[in-house]
Amino acid sequence: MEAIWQQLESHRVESANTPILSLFGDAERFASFSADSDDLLLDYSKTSLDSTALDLLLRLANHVDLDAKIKAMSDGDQINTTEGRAVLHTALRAQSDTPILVNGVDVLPEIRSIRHQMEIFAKGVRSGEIQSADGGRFTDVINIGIGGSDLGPAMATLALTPYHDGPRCHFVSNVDGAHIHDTLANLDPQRTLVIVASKTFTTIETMTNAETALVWLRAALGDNAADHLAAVSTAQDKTAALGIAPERVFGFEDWVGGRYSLWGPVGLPIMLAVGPENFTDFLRGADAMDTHFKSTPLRENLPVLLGLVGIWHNNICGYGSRAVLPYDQHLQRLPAYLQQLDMESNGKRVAQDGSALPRASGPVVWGEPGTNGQHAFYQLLHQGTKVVPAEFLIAAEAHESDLQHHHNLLKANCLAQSEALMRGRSHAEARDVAAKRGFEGAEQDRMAAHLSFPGDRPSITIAYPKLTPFHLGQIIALYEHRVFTEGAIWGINSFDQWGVELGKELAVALLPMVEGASAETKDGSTKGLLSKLAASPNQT
Ligand SMILES: O=P(O)(O)OC[C@H]1O[C@H](O)[C@H](O)[C@@H](O)[C@@H]1O
Repeated sequence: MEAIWQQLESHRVESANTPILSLFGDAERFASFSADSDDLLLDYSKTSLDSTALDLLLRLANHVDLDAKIKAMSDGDQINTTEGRAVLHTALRAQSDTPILVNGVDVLPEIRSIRHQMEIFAKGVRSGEIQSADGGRFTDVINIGIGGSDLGPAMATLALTPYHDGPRCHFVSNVDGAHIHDTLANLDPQRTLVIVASKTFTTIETMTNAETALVWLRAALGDNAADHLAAVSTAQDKTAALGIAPERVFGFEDWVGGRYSLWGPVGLPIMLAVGPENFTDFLRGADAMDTHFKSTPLRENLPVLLGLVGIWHNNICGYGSRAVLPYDQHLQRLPAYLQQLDMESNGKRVAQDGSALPRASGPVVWGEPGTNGQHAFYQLLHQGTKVVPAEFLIAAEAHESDLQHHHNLLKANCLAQSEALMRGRSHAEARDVAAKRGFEGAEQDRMAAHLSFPGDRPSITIAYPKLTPFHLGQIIALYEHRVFTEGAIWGINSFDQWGVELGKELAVALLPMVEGASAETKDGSTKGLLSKLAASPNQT
């Protein structure tokens, strides 16, 4: 395996002087360095990958036996070795009836029966058959959850805005009281359904927000507050303590990771907003990507290619971050969602066997929708000293068909950015620009330094017909499997998250100190900050 890494590094050195733009001397470059699955296109031709690099990267994938690893995940093997769990979010969206066994038991009947329970509930709330305590309709839903119990449903509900015909959905995650306070301030408890979503039902933020919401409901509804509650959890024994009726609890199993959970009961807000049929289409899209991932040769396999491009940029080119830039306002929360998916999965420093990793693992993922980002941080993308591979997402067709001009401008901007990143502007061209702006002589040269763009900056583009539930499902599953591919090549466990524990433990120990107990055991900075942050009795 080391030999392949070394060959990749040598190839990078040898090809360093070949600009990306020059690779288009090959008229077939776009066709050869793009791939398609069910109308979802991945264009990775505007990167420095050539066929030698791609062949070597595919050898890496074969060396770690990626095919077998994909099969192990889909078959329900315990691939999350530090938590002793299978990883079966794919089962939540499986469309076929082929049994998927965990400890010898087919999990599909249970998954489908809970989905049926969700559908009955969602239909009831949407039609008004399931009523609020005063016999009226639920017009609003608050999902209280955090991390995977928030980001997925919040991102997807927003992404499917054009399909909303159910109650309005609100998401409260932060333990900062401002979040729940500001949300409740605009809602009527008589019309509001509260879903408490937590895989473990122990997460302090969610439990605290749930208690506050309960107080708010009880103040208006008294003992009838339970009519306005539902829960989503793997810990069904804990939900009763909040007074949630068992038939309003939607369970799932520990083989669904939090950040992979929106396909099951955690997706209840999505189903309430857009209805069970659209939710099924969303699952179908993800399942189509699963089938593609399992059965397509690696060379044409979208998640594999996306993962290999990531490895090339991160490990071989040394680019430590990637920017996710959806030219799709409805995908506004995709970068935040992908931050958890990618960085919580692959932000690891040891391999499965506990040995230190010899090279970088997951990159920093960040981003904002285009065109907004163009007027903010793209300056750095084009002329900064750091190279950040960009990932553009764009639909052929918008939902707002009466605003075609907007969508044309959006597309033109998206394509202009990837072209500008690749093409750049030479010093000579920049001098011409300076001349046109009225600069002369030495001033022309000085200005040309500022007006030139180095170019040769890589990007990929993911293009889809329209942001339908199906294509949204495909896109999310594409990213999930990209994370899987990269994690498999690094040899890490992408399905645990021990790195979030220490801060939680320290917060528990710090709470009494925030409330006035002695902080003597703490370091100077923590003591100093505790003192600065102590609430002043005469605060205005
Ligand atoms: O769904 P919950 O059990 O409340 O967990 C919510 C979140 O909290 C944790 O800190 C994990 O880092 C996340 O992976 C998880 O999604």
